[in-house]
Amino acid sequence: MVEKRKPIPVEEAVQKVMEHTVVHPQTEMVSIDESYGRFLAEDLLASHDVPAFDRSPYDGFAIRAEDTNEANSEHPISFEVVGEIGAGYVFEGEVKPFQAVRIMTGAPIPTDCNAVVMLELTKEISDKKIEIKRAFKDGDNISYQGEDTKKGTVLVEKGTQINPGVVALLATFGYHQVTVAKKPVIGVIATGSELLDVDEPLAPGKIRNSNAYMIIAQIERAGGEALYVGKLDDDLEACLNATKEALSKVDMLITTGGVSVGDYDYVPAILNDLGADVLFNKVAMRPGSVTTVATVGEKAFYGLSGNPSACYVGFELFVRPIIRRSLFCTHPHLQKVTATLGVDFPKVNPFMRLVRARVSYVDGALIVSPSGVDKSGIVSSLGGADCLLLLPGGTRGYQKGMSVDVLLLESTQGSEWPWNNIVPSYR
Ligand SMILES: Nc1nc2c(c(=O)[nH]1)N[C@H]1C(S)=C(S)[C@@H](COP(=O)(O)OP(=O)(O)OC[C@H]3O[C@@H](n4cnc5c(N)ncnc54)[C@H](O)[C@@H]3O)O[C@H]1N2
Ligand code: MOO
Ligand SMILES: [Mg+2]
Repeated sequence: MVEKRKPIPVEEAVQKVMEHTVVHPQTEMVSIDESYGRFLAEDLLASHDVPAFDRSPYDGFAIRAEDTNEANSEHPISFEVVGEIGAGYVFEGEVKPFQAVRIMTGAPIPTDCNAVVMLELTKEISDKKIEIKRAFKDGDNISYQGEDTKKGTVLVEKGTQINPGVVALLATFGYHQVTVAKKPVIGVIATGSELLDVDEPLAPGKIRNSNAYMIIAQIERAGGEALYVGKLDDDLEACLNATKEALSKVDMLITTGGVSVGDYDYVPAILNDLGADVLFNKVAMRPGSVTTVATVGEKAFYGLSGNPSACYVGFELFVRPIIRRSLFCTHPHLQKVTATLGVDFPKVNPFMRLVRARVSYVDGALIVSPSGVDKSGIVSSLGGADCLLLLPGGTRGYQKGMSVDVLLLESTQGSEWPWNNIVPSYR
């Protein structure tokens, strides 16, 4: 007798995973050179004012503004040039009335000066003499200490992924070592006697193992570290041993294939033998309905489908948020946005569909269309997918022009909890 499984709604499945599986966040120090793409384990604080001193935003002359009070085009005022400074140097001398210091962008304002006149607004009579034809006010063209940011300001919050802008801030404040979240280690096992290595030629009945490489890339995109255990034939003993050994080395374990009800689908037997707590083994979604998640002691076990699209979707829904949460992210799920359906989708399904799709901007509107054929065993639609189009199950199809919810695969922003109010369709 084939085991009868009871499907649970997608949001309930995600909730169960979030409640029952934990990878405790850990931290480590890395050099700034290796920080790009990592997740901050502490708020990034401004350790000093920026700028740290009043400076010139222009190439020009630093003056005392009050000396220009009488200046106009008929009555230019002469200034004696008493020094010059480029960025990186400090003018130590005194600047008296009707004296000026030639100053370059980024150089500190001399103590006695309170305005800068751009080179273009001065007339150079000689090396030592300039004329100014208009009045300036105290503070004109001065970039003041702290106007960019003040010491103590939280500039980037813990849990943020380090992008090039964050790297600039780390460097600005002298953080040559950064405390980041340690990447959780996720084991990957591919199962199936049909699987060939990528470098092997095709043979009758065989296919290349694409899922393992896909999952490794998904783990890295989510911010984790993959430990590829290998591909195994459909052999219960071998799969069980490999699973036990892998579980001892990783924070969580993913297997692909063998989760359904077929003769060589050994994941249910393996979980039984391990005494695992199965959170669910059927989700009301397409693809990925057979996705199985269990806990073995403290560790999460993900039995993802062998079908490539189902495997892909199962990862993004159930593994990604756990990885992101272990990286201190407060928005661990894929970011949900609303888009306009670009094509008709007449096929009806009682389960929620997660269609591999692509978003584009057309005349300012976000349009979403499938990136290929919508079947669980399809691999070709994955290459062009940058989102998952959510079509809740029901008895009616969807038409072009309807508003739909979309989960963005590449957005770094994420969602806190995207699974409430997913509206079936709304114009
Ligand atoms: N009688 C039923 N049959 C099936 C059911 C069902 O409910 N009753 N569910 C179907 C659904 S839905 C899915 S999804 C698949 C799930 O299959 P498994 O997770 O058991 O995976 P396998 O049987 O091992 O393989 C399925 C398919 O995927 C290919 N595959 C496997 N591993 C890889 C890999 N690493 N890279 C690329 N492709 C892979 C494999 O060759 C098969 O074609 O079950 C349905 N059947
Ligand atoms: O789990 Mo299967 O991928 O629903 O099609
Ligand atoms: Mg199977």
